[in-house]
Amino acid sequence: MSHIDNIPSTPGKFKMDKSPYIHHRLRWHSSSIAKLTFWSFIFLGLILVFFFRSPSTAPSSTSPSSDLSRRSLRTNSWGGPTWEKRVKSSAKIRSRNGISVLVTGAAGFVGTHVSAALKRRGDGVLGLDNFNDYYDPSLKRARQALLERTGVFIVEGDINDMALLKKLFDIVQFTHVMHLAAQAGVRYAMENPSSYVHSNIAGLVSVLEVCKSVNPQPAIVWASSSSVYGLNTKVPFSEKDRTDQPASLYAATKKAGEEIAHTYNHIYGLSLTGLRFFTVYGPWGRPDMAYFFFTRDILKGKSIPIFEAANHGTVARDFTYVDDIVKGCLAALDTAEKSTGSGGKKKGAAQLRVFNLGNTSPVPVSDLVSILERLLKVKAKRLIMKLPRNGDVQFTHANISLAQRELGYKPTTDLQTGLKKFVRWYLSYYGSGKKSAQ
Ligand SMILES: O=C(O)[C@H]1O[C@H](OP(=O)(O)OP(=O)(O)OC[C@H]2O[C@@H](n3ccc(=O)[nH]c3=O)[C@H](O)[C@@H]2O)[C@H](O)[C@@H](O)[C@@H]1O
Repeated sequence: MSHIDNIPSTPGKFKMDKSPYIHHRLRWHSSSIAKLTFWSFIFLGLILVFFFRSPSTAPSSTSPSSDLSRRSLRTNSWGGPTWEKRVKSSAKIRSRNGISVLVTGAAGFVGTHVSAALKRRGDGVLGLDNFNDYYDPSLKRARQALLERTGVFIVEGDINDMALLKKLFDIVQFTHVMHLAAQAGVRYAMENPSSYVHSNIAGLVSVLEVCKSVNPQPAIVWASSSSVYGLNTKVPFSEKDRTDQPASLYAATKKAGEEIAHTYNHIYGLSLTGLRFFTVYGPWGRPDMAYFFFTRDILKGKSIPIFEAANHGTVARDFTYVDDIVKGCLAALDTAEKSTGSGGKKKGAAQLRVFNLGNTSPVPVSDLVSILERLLKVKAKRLIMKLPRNGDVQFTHANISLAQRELGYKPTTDLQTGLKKFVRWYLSYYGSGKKSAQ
């Protein structure tokens, strides 16, 4: 059973507090005008104090494009004694030999599962997430509520906000950073390319810049992607295979991330481990992924596009269940060696690793649909389509022997079992049709 399966999946129903609304008739006596003027000044003063107090509410010096600012750099508020207390309490190590981890993208799919697992074993965990609207933010809020119940606080902010990152390191001496914040999705990269550069390149650099300059430097584990194998045809994909033919901008930004990791390891002695995730699925998953929106659309009676390659070639993925991925992430954190530098200076060679985390048994997308049909007891309206030229590759298949050897990684959940858990979660979260994923 998933470690967060047993937590009620219904999103918190937020009751809006109705403010006491009392109607007064204003009588325009001179005393009332004086009072009104007095209170107006007080109110104005409060607004000014509010704006000058918090550093994060000042306009960002990087001035992102309007689309990015809408999606991620909203006026997040942070700072203040209550906020710092929450940060400290969430990051506090509660077990012997525990670690203290900053999890970026903590309200994301993998981030939520990893944060919950770390907290459960007594590690200190602080989340960071910008709650952007790439997909329904209410799902991210529900994940946040779930984590809050386990004692994980998610700071609302962007990884590009270096002042915020520095502040977090001022408050907590993180031993590790689990960097999962990213712009995910292969096909969306053609719609919004700059969001990939913003999160997966600029955001990664800002995280590494802060990590290299703090003392002690944390060890960093971060999410790369199976998509870096791109047009590689040698199967199963091994870490030694070529990754210089990305098929999407998403893949190119993850590949760039791996090169950037090399640079920060080389110059600053940061301990860096990149994990190439293979199509991760499961409860609390991402609605932009095929298994998720296929479920929604099958239940709605809508047709689902199933891609096939040229000459009716099968499109397949090495679908990997989220609990297996979580085990891989925790093992990567536990085996990460310390960074060697301090205060921006390298003191010696540091660890640099890359691992495949897959299931190592690819399944055709049409078989995924058959499993969903059986679990949902609804026949899908299949629309077979030619694999569009928008970044998708025909198949993925992980060779996991390196992760097996170094991390003790051993996936145990097959697609049928994992999807059963997903469908159970989906139905309890959204209901069987009335309320459905957007
Ligand atoms: O392994 C990875 O690195 C990547 O896995 C997924 O990317 P993808 O495998 O493309 O996952 P889906 O978008 O859920 O697609 C799964 C399969 O369904 C197929 N598909 C997708 C959409 C659709 O309408 N029809 C369809 O047949 C795709 O071609 C693919 O073979 C994630 O979305 C990426 O963020 C992640 O980095």
